Amino acid sequence: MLNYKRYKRVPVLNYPKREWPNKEIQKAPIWCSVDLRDGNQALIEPMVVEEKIEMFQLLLKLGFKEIEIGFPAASQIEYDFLRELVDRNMIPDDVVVQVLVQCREHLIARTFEAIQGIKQVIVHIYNSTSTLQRDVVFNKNREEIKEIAIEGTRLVKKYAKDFPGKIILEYSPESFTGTEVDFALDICTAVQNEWQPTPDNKLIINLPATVEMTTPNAYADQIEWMSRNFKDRDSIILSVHPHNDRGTGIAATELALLAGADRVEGTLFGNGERTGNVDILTVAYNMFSQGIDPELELDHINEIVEIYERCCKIPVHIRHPYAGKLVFTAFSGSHQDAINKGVRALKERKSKIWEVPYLPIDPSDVGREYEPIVRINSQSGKGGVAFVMDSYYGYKLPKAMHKEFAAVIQKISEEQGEVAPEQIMDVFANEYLHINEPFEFVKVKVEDVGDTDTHADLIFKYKGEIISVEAVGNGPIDSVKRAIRKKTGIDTKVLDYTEHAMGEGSHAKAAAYIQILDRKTGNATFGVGVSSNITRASIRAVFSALNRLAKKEQ
Ligand SMILES: CC(=O)SCCNC(=O)CCNC(=O)[C@H](O)C(C)(C)COP(=O)(O)OP(=O)(O)OC[C@H]1O[C@@H](n2cnc3c(N)ncnc32)[C@H](O)[C@@H]1OP(=O)(O)O
Ligand SMILES: CC(C)C(=O)C(=O)O
Repeated sequence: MLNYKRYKRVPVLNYPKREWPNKEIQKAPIWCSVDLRDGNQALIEPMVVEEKIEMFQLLLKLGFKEIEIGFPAASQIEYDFLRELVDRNMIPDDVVVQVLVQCREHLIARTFEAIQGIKQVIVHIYNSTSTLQRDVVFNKNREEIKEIAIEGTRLVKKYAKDFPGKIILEYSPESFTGTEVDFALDICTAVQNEWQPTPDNKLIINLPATVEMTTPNAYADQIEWMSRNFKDRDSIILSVHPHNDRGTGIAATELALLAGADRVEGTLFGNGERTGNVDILTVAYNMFSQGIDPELELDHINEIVEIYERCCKIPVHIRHPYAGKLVFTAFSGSHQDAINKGVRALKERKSKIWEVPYLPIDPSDVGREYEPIVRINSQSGKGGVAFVMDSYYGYKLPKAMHKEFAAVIQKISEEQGEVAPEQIMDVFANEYLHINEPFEFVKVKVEDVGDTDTHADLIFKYKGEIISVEAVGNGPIDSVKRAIRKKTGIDTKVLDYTEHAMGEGSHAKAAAYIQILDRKTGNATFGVGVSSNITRASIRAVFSALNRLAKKEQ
């Protein structure tokens, strides 16, 4: 049995004045990517300089305006990467790079050495403030811990004085989620007093869920409490830096935005320490799916996956929101049926608003237009098979025919597993289009006779013998049916008939679907005909159905 008694419940803030539950996300926050720092520091094999450059270029392409590019005082590779960006003039003027450093003078001095030549930089200092870390890591009381933050701020101020570019300070009370809010506020206010930010020269206060310790609502309470208690709130950019230890990093971020956060630090696909940082892409796509501009260029998800996987050497899970290979695919029958109907309704209504059951967004909006929405296996139903026939091959099978054809495919899927669209089409062709025994259509000439009748002059093969026959009916199909009955005695009734065009212009064809009942046996089946001429398509469909009836009787 799990020894749950070894764990104590994390105390949560008693904050009945909370307002965030009544709010909605209205706009994108300031996004800051920490892929090259927090993401990188958690990799089994940290990125080499060339990989970091590729990742940096991807982040620029995605539209990040704030990018934490590393901890340049930590290692030569971090330092060299930063210098490479500067020396190769790769930092656009509208992008602010960010560097992380502890509140220690030799590290801050080295950091300022590294950032020489950059026009504007966020220098991000941090120190742990949680009750646990104060006790077991630093063995310091609140005042001593506060002194580390004040000293760090003083040092940045000192080095910033001689720095030719603009320095923006970011301070993180690291392990904020394990810190009493009154102490977190006290230490942030001390940094604020030392730095003296203004509304035109703001201080970034970053409140990390260094370890996610509670349900997201408890984090939101902490963020709202801080936001409402800061002095000179308009001189502060309130940033959050959620991790995902409980698997709720995205929810925590969204609630933190309701609670007043202005800025979000996170990574692509949530790479980062332990269970990762918050997945910035999912938070952004969630906004997009609610009709909010995410203010990132996210229309090519496959390219993002490809570069991320190459640089980080971590695969994106097949079920990862928006990006996973299977997230826009349905195997199960009822989902496929609803998607099929939803897509059809969308087209028919020419609606500008995307609303399709089971598909929160249109995959083509994120560059996934060539991927299958519907894949067929033994869990699939008739709607799914009909969807494949329509979306891949343009055959709009009539509703009454779905069951008949799906039963053929289901039999195959039960034996072999997944059935690819190409195989579905081959089976369709063999079942309906290339079936020429015992009947084979050769030629027909139909003419209207008077106002209501049609005369058919038909040539066909029956059991290998060429037959030429004429008959009159109330339309081309009826006259052909009568002609066939004259020679073979087979008496049929049409139960259902539909037709549609396939393709456009001079290559356009017609597809006809007919359901025929054999009056003698009581059997009924569909037949399908395709031709550039609609009458010929419908006659072919009659022959297809007759052959299928004959097959049934064998
Ligand atoms: C939550 C986060 O992700 S924070 C970022 C974490 N990222 C990294 O640590 C990656 C890069 N870090 C490193 O390469 C190294 O830790 C360095 C280069 C920064 C420092 O290296 P070292 O000084 O050799 O070792 P280390 O980090 O263990 O230093 C611990 C000392 O720094 C002190 N310290 C730790 N954090 C801070 C801080 N934020 N500010 C001031 N002092 C600090 C500790 O109290 C400890 O002091 P002690 O030696 O008196 O006990
Ligand atoms: C440095 C801080 C912001 C950090 O990475 C964390 O708390 O996770």
